[in-house]
Amino acid sequence: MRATEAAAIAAGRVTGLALMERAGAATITAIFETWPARAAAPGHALVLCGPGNNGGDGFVVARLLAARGWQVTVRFFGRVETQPPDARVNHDRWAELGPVLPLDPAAPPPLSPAPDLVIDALFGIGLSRPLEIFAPLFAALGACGAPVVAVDLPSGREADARPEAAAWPACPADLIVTFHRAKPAHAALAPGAMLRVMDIGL
Ligand SMILES: NC(=O)C1=CN([C@@H]2O[C@H](COP(=O)(O)OP(=O)(O)OC[C@H]3O[C@@H](n4cnc5c(N)ncnc54)[C@H](O)[C@@H]3O)[C@@H](O)[C@H]2O)[C@@H](O)CC1
Ligand SMILES: [K+]
Repeated sequence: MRATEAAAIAAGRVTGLALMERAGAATITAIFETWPARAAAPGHALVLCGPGNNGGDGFVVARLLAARGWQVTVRFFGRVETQPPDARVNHDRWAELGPVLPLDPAAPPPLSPAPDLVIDALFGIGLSRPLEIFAPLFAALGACGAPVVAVDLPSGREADARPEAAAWPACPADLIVTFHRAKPAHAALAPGAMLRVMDIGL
């Protein structure tokens, strides 16, 4: 996936920022195709954004949900100073619309009343080690009853599905929206999660 994206960007066919916007838009499409009733009834969405480009996708999704009338709460685990450029641009675009609240994985945010939708844009294919500190947040999300949408991968899942990563703590997911091609991890994911592979023009 990285090689495909890099080749497309290097060939000048597309920019990373354009790919990120398409990923965010594709996530919205997948959500409202999965739950059509929600498309007509905006509610409250909790969007969790991580430090990298997966988080960047999340800032795009937040902005697009707000544009459709959703009440959106964005919580960010990361630092703007270390965000990759495309993610920073989308952080800033969201920040013009609403606050960016902090996320402490050890102290889950208020989840009652439960949001109508949770977007897991914490980590994607860049996860490199287990997310032990996120276990309390993942447990709280699993218990709150809200549908959880994983951007690209449920956070905590290792894209190449290395055997030792199977036991890593991972975010619950009702719908997984991935881009271009399914990754090895998607085949091994929690049963019951719906998977949508969306085209982002690669
Ligand atoms: N142009 C692009 O590269 C595109 C990337 N896309 C998105 O970008 C994602 C990949 O982005 P990145 O490569 O930035 O990676 P991620 O956003 O998956 O996360 C990487 C960040 O998390 C940190 N990290 C990794 N493991 C951690 C741990 N256990 N605890 C704390 N921090 C940890 C890394 O230091 C890095 O800062 C994809 O999954 C996809 O969602 C899409 O927007 C499509 C376009
Ligand atoms: K994710």
